[in-house]
Amino acid sequence: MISAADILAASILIVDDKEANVLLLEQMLREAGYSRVASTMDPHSVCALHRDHHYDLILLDLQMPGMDGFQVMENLKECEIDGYVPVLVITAQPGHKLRALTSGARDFIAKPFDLIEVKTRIHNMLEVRLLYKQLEDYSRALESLALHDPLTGLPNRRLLMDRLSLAIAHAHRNQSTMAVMYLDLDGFKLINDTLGHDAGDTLLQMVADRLVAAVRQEDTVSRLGGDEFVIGLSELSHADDAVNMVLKVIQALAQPYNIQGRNVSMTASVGIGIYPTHGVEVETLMKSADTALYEAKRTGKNTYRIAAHFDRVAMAGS
Ligand SMILES: Nc1nc2c(ncn2[C@@H]2O[C@H](COP(=O)(O)OP(=O)(O)OP(=O)(O)O)[C@@H](O)[C@H]2O)c(=O)[nH]1
Repeated sequence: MISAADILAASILIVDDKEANVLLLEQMLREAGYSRVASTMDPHSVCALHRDHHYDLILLDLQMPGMDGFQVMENLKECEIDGYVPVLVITAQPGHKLRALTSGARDFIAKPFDLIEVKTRIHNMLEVRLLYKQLEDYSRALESLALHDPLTGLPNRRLLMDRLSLAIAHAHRNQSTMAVMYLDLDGFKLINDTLGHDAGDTLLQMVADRLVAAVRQEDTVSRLGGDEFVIGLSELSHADDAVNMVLKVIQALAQPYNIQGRNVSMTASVGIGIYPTHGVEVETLMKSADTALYEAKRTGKNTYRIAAHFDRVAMAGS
């Protein structure tokens, strides 16, 4: 819902070449309680101002020397990034109303001003504008929720799969390599059992931060769920780089964690699958890394294993 306070806090730009009109509208808006009102008498400056300030409403005079309101609207359509041009035109010519509406104006105000009507139109238009913004925020938040793990904020499996596909396509095009690192914490259940689930959550968040800090920005650190994390290492110049990265990751995770005033120790086991040696598709690479992780767990934990060689003939025949 949009509250009256939201509407009064919206940002407004007045564009009119006549100072008397600017002052009248400014005064009327301030008296009505609007707190963010700016103005310009130069129509050429509107686009740059809007780009910098993202106004919720632009009150635009249609008749101005040098550049009329119709030209300003054309320019605004080009510089508006989210596709909504929030213009309310001001005109003394009844014949211009329809042309203004078909040129992109959301509504119009007739001169001479009927102040009650002006206030009502501004209020209504701002309400629609803010609802539109709210809808955009909701859909962005939903999109983010669908692609991220709520506990750590890391990409989830769905986003990871997309990023791995891109990294593979990139490696294929550049005849370079990339790798998948599959991690599972060792004995994590014990933290939950001894310190409680909240402490377990805190540890998972600290692990996520350390993983992000250990790799490069172009790599993808994701949480699949529980104590399982997968890192997509993209644009590796050599397969050995994956081994250097895994050693760095294992060492970063093995440093003590301070949770609820206690020093907690935790280690991780890791399996690595390297493109194209251990798979040329996301699914096979993930499977190879998962199998290698199983080997790392089986042979003592707090270590890593590289996948066994990918058997292309067997895969093609299976
Ligand atoms: N705190 C917390 N615990 C979780 C979450 N999701 C899963 N778990 C717990 O994580 C534990 C994962 O256990 P496992 O990986 O099977 O066991 P482990 O103790 O790490 O054993 P190994 O992997 O063999 O070393 C289980 O006890 C789950 O209940 C979560 O979001 N928060």
